[in-house]
Amino acid sequence: MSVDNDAGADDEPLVKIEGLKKHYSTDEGLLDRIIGDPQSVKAVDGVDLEIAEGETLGLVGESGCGKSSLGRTMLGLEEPTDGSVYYDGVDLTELSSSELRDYRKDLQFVFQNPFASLNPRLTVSDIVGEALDVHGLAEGGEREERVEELLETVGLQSSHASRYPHEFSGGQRQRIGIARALAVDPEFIVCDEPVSALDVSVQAQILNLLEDLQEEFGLSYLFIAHDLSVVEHIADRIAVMYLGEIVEVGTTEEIFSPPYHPYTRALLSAIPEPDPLWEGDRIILEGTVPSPINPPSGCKFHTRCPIAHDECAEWNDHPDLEAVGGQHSIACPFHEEIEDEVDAAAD
Ligand SMILES: Nc1ncnc2c1ncn2[C@@H]1O[C@H](COP(=O)(O)OP(=O)(O)OP(=O)(O)O)[C@@H](O)[C@H]1O
Repeated sequence: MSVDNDAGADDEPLVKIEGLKKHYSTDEGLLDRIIGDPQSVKAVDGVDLEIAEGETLGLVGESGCGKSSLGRTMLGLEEPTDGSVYYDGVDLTELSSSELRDYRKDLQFVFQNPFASLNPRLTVSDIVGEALDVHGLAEGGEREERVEELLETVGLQSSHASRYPHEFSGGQRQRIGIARALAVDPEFIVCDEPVSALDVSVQAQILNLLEDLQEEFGLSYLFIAHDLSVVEHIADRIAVMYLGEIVEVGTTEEIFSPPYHPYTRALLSAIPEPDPLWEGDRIILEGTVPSPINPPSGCKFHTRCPIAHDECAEWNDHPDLEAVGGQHSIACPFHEEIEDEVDAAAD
């Protein structure tokens, strides 16, 4: 959780995205080059979100919903197709690459797979110190000291600096990945499924570490997960993403209490262990996320929605997020019926 849940509430958010789109072209594939008919993969399709200083925003949705694309585009690792990303009031999408370099330090990324994201040929000192070199922050003995200090900060030993990634367990490697992100003293970190490749027994340790670091350094996180039960314990607010769009956003408590978007309700009921905050019936989500090349018309969830109405497919556009009280918004005009209808459908 954040240092202070109200931190920044009355101020400009630390990070704000408006109308963000990331469409990939398929024309990089050989087949498409031969056929000459590139298509557009609408991975992120018009997202507005805000993250306050010291806040953790959880971003959840099934695989392929566009979560990683959103996180990468927010940090400028991918060029947006449209929309704006404001950091501390500055639109990063308007900056030249050299201007963006000054901000890169403040915005860091922790990757999902600690086995693939660390170069096996580099020592821990090289990996963690690389960002210090790139930004000219420390050299020589000072660099060495800073690396050792960072390792201790993430619960490793300073003597680990000379070792290689293969000498560490998954949890320890993720600690190295976190030390690398912390090296440049960032303000905002996108944590992209940082525990999903780890043993369950280790997951809680890494989540606790991220929470401790947030408190110590006043960090803000976008915490990506496909499982609502992971973000429940770390997020102040949660945004639920489906096929490139946010379908529900609210405080963690609001997301776990009615009313729900039917997609959120299905994700909640998929949590294997009965959740103390969850009292609804189980809903099985049929099939997988449709292709973002040709997404369904109208509300993109209507093809899998247990309470879909005929008109859900007929709208010209997806439904907008509608405020339902507090900080809670739902992109489903039928949200007031959801409780009754979903209960009846589940009987
Ligand atoms: N570089 C790319 N070129 C083309 N399509 C891409 C590219 N990166 C992602 N996609 C497509 O964009 C969609 C969203 O992918 P993304 O990885 O952002 O989703 P995700 O929710 O993070 O899923 P996962 O949890 O599996 O990573 C998917 O259909 C994916 O195949």
